[in-house]
Amino acid sequence: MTKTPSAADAGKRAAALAALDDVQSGMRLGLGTGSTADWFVRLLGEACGAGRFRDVVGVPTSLRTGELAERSGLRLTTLDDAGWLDLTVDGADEVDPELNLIKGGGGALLQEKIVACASDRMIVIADASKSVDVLGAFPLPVEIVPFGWETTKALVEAVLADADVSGRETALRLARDTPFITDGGHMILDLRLGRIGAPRRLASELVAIPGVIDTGLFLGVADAAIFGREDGGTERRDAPKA
Ligand SMILES: O=C[C@H](O)[C@H](O)[C@H](O)COP(=O)(O)O
Repeated sequence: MTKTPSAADAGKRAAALAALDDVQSGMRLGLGTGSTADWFVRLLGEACGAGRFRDVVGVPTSLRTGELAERSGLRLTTLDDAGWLDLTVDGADEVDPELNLIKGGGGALLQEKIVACASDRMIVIADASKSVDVLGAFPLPVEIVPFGWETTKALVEAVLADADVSGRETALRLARDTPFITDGGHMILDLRLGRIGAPRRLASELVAIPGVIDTGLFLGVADAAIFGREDGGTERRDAPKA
């Protein structure tokens, strides 16, 4: 039984429900992470249980999503066993008009990006508040290797000194006063940038730092976004043609 949404997450549920229209029997699905992706996993589990879809298999992007998917009755596999996916459905922290994204608020950005980029299509589901004109108000997560992390942080700050951004504060993400560790055993730096004027340049300069694994900038990855409103309505946007 799906839990009843509060007014605050009714938009997330509406977007997740609408994304079920993109699912077909037999699909190999990437399952995102976060409160919005959780709605999709629960609703997908219910839809499969009710016989709407047959032979759907999911690849979870985090331990958390994997556990929820199992509890929801979904059949799971690994990305390596699936090889390639038909569709990934995932949330986002910010979505710009070209459907460039900031992701990683929940710390799952690396596995989310690997899975999304191994899919024919990626659909973002989000409540309407995630739609922004310019990326950057949400702190940009950057996944880094624990070894030498303070040196990596200094190199990130050196990149930011010349970047087209309006803030430059960096912080190691903590969980109960100790460094937050991702499912892959890495740390996260959160960059408070305010506004990211040139996301492609910033992403390439950050990933050129040896201790940086990836950033939460998903540029040109999403094919469509579904924004849900509290009243249950949705708006769908397709990415501009390349
Ligand atoms: O690492 C977490 C993911 O990128 C989430 O998809 C993102 O933070 C959005 O989460 P939520 O749906 O909870 O707002």
